[in-house]
Amino acid sequence: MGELTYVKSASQLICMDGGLGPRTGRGMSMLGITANGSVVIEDGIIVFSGSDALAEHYLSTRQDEIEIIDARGKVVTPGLIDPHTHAVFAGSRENELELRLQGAKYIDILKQGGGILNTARSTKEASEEELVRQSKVRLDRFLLHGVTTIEAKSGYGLTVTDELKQLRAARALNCSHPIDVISTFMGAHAVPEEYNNNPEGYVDLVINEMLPAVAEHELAEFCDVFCEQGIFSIAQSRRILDAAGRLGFKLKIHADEIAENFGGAELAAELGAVSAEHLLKASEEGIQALAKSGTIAVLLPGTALFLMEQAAAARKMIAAGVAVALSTDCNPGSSPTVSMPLIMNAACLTMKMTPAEVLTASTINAAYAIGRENEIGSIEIGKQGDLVLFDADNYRQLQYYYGMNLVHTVIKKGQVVVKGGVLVDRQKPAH
Ligand SMILES: N=CN[C@@H](CCC(=O)O)C(=O)O
Ligand SMILES: [Zn+2]
Repeated sequence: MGELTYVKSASQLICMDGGLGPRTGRGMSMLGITANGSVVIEDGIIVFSGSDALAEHYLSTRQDEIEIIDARGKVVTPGLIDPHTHAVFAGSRENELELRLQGAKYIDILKQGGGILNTARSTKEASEEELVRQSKVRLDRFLLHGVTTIEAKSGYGLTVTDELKQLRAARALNCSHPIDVISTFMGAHAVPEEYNNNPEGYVDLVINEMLPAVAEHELAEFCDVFCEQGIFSIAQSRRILDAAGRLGFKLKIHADEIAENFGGAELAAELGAVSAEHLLKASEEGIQALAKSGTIAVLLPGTALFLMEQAAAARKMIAAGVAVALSTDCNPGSSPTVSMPLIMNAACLTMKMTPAEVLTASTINAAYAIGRENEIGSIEIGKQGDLVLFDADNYRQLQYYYGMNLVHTVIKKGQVVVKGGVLVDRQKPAH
């Protein structure tokens, strides 16, 4: 006999089913809504989803012990997925906000040894245990905002030893915390100061030492590069990502965040990257190329807001047939937040995405962006029982009320991990 969790009588059950592949165009608005809906989870896996009446019939055939969760007056969605974070780091950089308010540019702060290099120093100084401790606080807060899976990048180590330490910390969190953490190696996040006169030497280090070590210890699934004017050129990014591809890593690119017409989106399409991320300054050609290659655009409207920049052209991308996903970009410099609900608000208000598109971008398309489309991102039989119950009558209210955390209950693999907006102390549910 299994362990059953029965979520019943949701005002709206948002299943996100309908269609194969990342959702594009009008497909981004197909939510698969059931009024008065129920979900049954057995041993962490969804075994039923549909109307209350059909659920009662389904359960009448079962003799198991059932934990009933009343979802009356709630909207139930798949667990939110954050496909682009730098959530494993030590320290903070609130001083940079004030510098930027006085006119300093994000990239100039980095050039002067601050920014990413500042966090690299504090991350290096922290022990692995301390890194896990500080990052766990962040993961707890993600959970309170309805996020049940995140991607997390390295890139605050910038030496072989420290990159491995950061990735081991991510793995420790994945093993101990209810949130699933998907790791990305991003040694090419910034050129450390000791390589200022020899950036090519740092690229060699990434290719010849870091990538093989990460592969050997199976510490990451993806490889990402900060492909940007003055950081890693198109040629350097191509070299690193080619080498990563040969070692079996799936590819992501920080593309077209700051400089116009840099060609990051085009490179992502050329290399068949799973995703191109940021894209504030992506060119028309770059957008068309992403549509053609099926590369997912991971958009980060919180970063645009926090850097006081124009957000990405989401409407143009959706019209061109690009699959769009959303993310917090959680990091200490350009987006110190864990709030996917806030990012979802920002996507509506600054990129004119509709509430339905926003939900698709934060669930099923986000699952595709981290290669987890068969496990999570929709409420379908056979998928993981990851759900969020929002205090809302209908899904449109999730974007209408903004800056409010409407998350009431979070269920991870069938276990209640947040109840009444408060964390429930749980061990990691079994895989
Ligand atoms: N742009 C590069 N990386 C991060 C910022 C990291 C940091 O500032 O610490 C981003 O995606 O915004
Ligand atoms: Zn980033």
